[in-house]
Amino acid sequence: MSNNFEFEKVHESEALAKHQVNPYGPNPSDFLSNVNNFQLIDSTLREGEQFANSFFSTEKKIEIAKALDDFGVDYIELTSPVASEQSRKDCEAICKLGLKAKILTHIRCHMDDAKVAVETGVDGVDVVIGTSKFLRQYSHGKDMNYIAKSAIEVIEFVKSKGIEIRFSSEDSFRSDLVDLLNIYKTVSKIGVNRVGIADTVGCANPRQVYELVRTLKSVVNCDIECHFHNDTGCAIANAYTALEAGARLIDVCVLGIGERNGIVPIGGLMARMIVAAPEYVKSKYKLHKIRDLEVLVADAVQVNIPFNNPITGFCAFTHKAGIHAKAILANPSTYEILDPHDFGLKRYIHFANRLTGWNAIKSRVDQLNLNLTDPQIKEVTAKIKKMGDIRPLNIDDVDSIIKDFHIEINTPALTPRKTKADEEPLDLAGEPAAKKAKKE
Ligand SMILES: CC(=O)SCCNC(=O)CCNC(=O)[C@H](O)C(C)(C)COP(=O)(O)OP(=O)(O)OC[C@H]1O[C@@H](n2cnc3c(N)ncnc32)[C@H](O)[C@@H]1OP(=O)(O)O
Ligand SMILES: O=C(O)CCC(=O)C(=O)O
Ligand SMILES: [Zn+2]
Repeated sequence: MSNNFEFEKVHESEALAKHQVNPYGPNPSDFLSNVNNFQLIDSTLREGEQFANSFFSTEKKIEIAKALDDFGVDYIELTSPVASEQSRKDCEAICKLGLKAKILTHIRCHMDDAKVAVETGVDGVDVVIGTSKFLRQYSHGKDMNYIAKSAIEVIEFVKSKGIEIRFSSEDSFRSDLVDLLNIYKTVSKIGVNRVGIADTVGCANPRQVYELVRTLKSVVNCDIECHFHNDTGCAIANAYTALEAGARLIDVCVLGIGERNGIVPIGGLMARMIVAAPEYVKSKYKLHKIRDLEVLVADAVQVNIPFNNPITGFCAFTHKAGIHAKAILANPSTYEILDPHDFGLKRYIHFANRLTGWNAIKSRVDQLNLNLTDPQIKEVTAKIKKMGDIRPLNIDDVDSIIKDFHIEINTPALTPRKTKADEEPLDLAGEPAAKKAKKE
């Protein structure tokens, strides 16, 4: 049973965004920033397929691809066509859907993979190869010269097919900076559409991201894409900082699913970006579809939407403590940076508990269309708190207490209670304020 009531009131964030300089937006003097001009590469059907629970049938992949396209992502990245025969067929099937989003596939830096990829019908190929000492030793075993040579061969081949090409270094943040800049300079000269950096193990912090992106920006003349894992909880912050430093594209997944605990979640990033760039975000993405998108993917991989998820967590727009409820009722922006209506959602006041206050109860009394004076509302609030001290309450408990109280005060025969003390205002503990003051 519920213990909330819906509460509708116009949010002020929109008005503020229009009339004031946005304090959460890019610094106007920051010429590198792409906070107002970023793109999303959704990798739910590539990185997300690497999530422990994932198995996407062809039909499910198509359903997810269509939903992502409808939401407005710029690119959809698909699993390598060399991963399996069905992966290749699914890639071809999604390419044939004629979506607005560009379709990419993700391959190793190897001609065998590239030859298969260019035949699938994709708009672009994302090539990756590890550059850190870990990956050079324990994954592919190749040195930087070999990496540069094979990168040039693959890039030129993909370009010759008229297909977009992105080159990325895996584990960029544990790679040697000189090695990195050299390889990026090389691929930029040949003319890639994008270069990517990847925090493959989730080790980077925002300051390191800012430094690396800014440095990289000075050596390449193409867009920069970033891929952040969330092992240490920095994925969204790193993505935001990357945009501030001049990166243009962020890899995201629905609910952030991916290897281990995944990457930047699309919903969480949207929460961050709508605060920083409200007009851009609202005009580009169908934010009211986030919930459906998350439900679709959560069902497909059999997980719940986390309770504390930005935007769609079950209590993301629920206010409980009396002090919060009072201010929210007066102006939601007092305790909300996001407006639930931007996402097709509603806010709630959780008033069926002992932390409630008379302002929240007054609002409920109004919703129930009952007439009580402020002192009476304070009195019934005290009763609710008393009950809330004994056990958890639900909305019906509170409504019954309010309705019984209302009947009681409107049926004097039932209640010989009209003494002087009864008419005095009560404090929140339910005692007449004057009497209590005397005792003290
Ligand atoms: C950080 C990331 O998420 S990167 C993307 C990860 N995505 C995937 O792995 C896609 C799914 N993977 C697969 O289906 C398989 O791993 C395949 C088809 C790609 C390769 O399968 P297999 O040939 O059986 O090799 P296996 O997976 O055991 O090992 C990886 C091979 O790729 C090589 N390799 C790894 N990374 C790269 C790279 N970026 N570029 C070129 N070769 C690479 C390794 O040297 C190794 O080759 P070897 O064992 O033949 O010397
Ligand atoms: O291709 C990329 O940029 C990223 C690959 C990847 O998933 C990772 O490094 O975590
Ligand atoms: Zn990854």
